[in-house]
This record gives sequence, structure tokens and C-alpha cells, in this order.
Amino acid sequence: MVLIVDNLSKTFGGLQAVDQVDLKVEKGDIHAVIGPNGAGKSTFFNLISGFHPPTSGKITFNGNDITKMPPNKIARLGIARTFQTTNLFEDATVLDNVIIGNRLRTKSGLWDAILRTKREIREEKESMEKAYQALDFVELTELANEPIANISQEQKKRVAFALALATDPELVLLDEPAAGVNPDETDGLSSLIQKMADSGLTVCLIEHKMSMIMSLANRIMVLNQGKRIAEGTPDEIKNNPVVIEAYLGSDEDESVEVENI
Ligand SMILES: Nc1ncnc2c1ncn2[C@@H]1O[C@H](COP(=O)(O)OP(=O)(O)OP(=O)(O)O)[C@@H](O)[C@H]1O
Repeated sequence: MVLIVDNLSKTFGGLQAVDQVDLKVEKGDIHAVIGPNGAGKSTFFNLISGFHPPTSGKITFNGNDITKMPPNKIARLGIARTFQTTNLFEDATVLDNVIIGNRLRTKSGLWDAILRTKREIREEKESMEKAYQALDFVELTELANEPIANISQEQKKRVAFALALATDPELVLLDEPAAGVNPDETDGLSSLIQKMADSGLTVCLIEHKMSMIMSLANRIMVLNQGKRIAEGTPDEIKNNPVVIEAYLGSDEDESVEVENI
């Protein structure tokens, strides 16, 4: 198992955002996390990637207990994530965005940068190489020197993937990777996610586009009000009355195909 999440909870004040959630993710899986708005999906990713400390529970990545680790340490161990909205530097080039993103996530401290230590110079070179590899993977090499302001929404999504890939991850957490792009572009992003898994990466993704999830994911976990209400293959999830009830608020018409939830 690449990732084992055990009885994980997070409360914000009186709100139970994630409530005793278990999850096991195997190497090479494309594991989707779905659920209605406010179900706790992004919070769940924030806990795994160290952006919020869990209230209770345990997270194990490749045998390491990462439950209380800070985000940069978790990134160095091999977990990368994208955000629902990636704040890119619009005036900087695609390449510089990937380099900066990579260094912000993983690298030397402020003193190394100020003093230009050997380590800093070596890491700078490594970041550049990783950035080019990542841009090649997401098929944006030709736009490397283009300012972000000049590229399309779908290309910006690819830059967000490249930011994650440049940290050399084993597990990538993608938060709504296809939000705000049209159906053709969604297909392109799906192929890219499949390519990540084919290259040996493990992928967890949050997404509301159900047709995309059903064809891409091999496992799906459903959250509702912080709780895991189902987990299984796409077929199991599609036909699960508890899931249909959670989405539609009623199981009167179970044949309803929910396209975009
Ligand atoms: N930092 C925070 N402080 C307080 N409450 C928060 C915080 N982050 C999330 N919440 C609350 O936790 C609950 C779960 O939110 P979360 O963003 O994880 O849901 P989600 O399933 O990702 O929703 P969506 O699909 O709309 O992005 C919500 O009620 C939200 O308001």
C-alpha cells in the first residue's frame, strides 16, 4: 500500500469536516474522492499533504507515519498536490512558474538563497532540470518561455500538474483538475492523468465531472458530511443506493444518471 489513512478526523470549531475516514490506496491506482459540496474532500487532501494537522487518526505513506509532518517534509517524501485554483504568476513564464513552485515546496532555507551556498546552486540546477522534465511530460515544452497570461485555461491546468510533477512525487493529489475547462479539454486532461498512472505514479483526485471519474478511476471513495459512505469500483459506486441518496436527496428514481455532481 502506498497510502493508508486510518480513522482520520478533522474538526474546525464545532464542525466535523472529516469524520473517522479510512482509506487504502495501492501503487498505480487512480483513486477518486467524490461527494457533494462541503463533504470534506479538500480538507481530506489538506490533511494528507500536511496543510492542516488532523484532530485524530493516522496517515501512513510508504510505511512512514506522516500524520504530524509539515507540508515541505511530506512533499520531499513523495506526495505532491494541486489546488482547485492554482495561483500562478501571470507575468512570469511557464518555466519560471514551475521552477519557483518546485523550490517553494521543497528546497533550501532563506539563508542558502541569500548566501548562494553550493547547495543552493546545485538545487537551482536540479529544479531547472526537473521543471523541463515535468513540462515535457505535460506536453508544454514549446510554451516554456511564454508568460502565463498568454496561455489557455487548460494549459494552466497542465502547468499545475507540472508544478506537482517537478517535485518527483510517487503520489499526486489532484483537487478538481478539470474544473472550468470544456469537454474536449477534459478528455485531454484525463489522458494526462492516465499517463501519470501508466508511468508508475499513484493518483488520488477530487472531481465533480462524473463521466470523467467513471472512465478514469479504478477505485472511488464517496464522502458525505465528512463521513465515508462508500468505497469501491466505479460500477459498485454507480449502483450504490446510499450514494444515489446522498447526491439526489431521494432514491425515488435510481436510474437517474448524474452527469456533473
Ligand atoms: N480552514 C477551515 N476553517 C473552517 N472551516 C473549514 C475550513 N476548511 C473547510 N472548512 C469547512 O469544512 C467543511 C468541508 O469543506 P471542504 O472544502 O473540505 O469540502 P469539499 O468537499 O472539498 O467541498 P467542495 O466540493 O465545495 O470543494 C465545509 O463545511 C467547510 O466550510
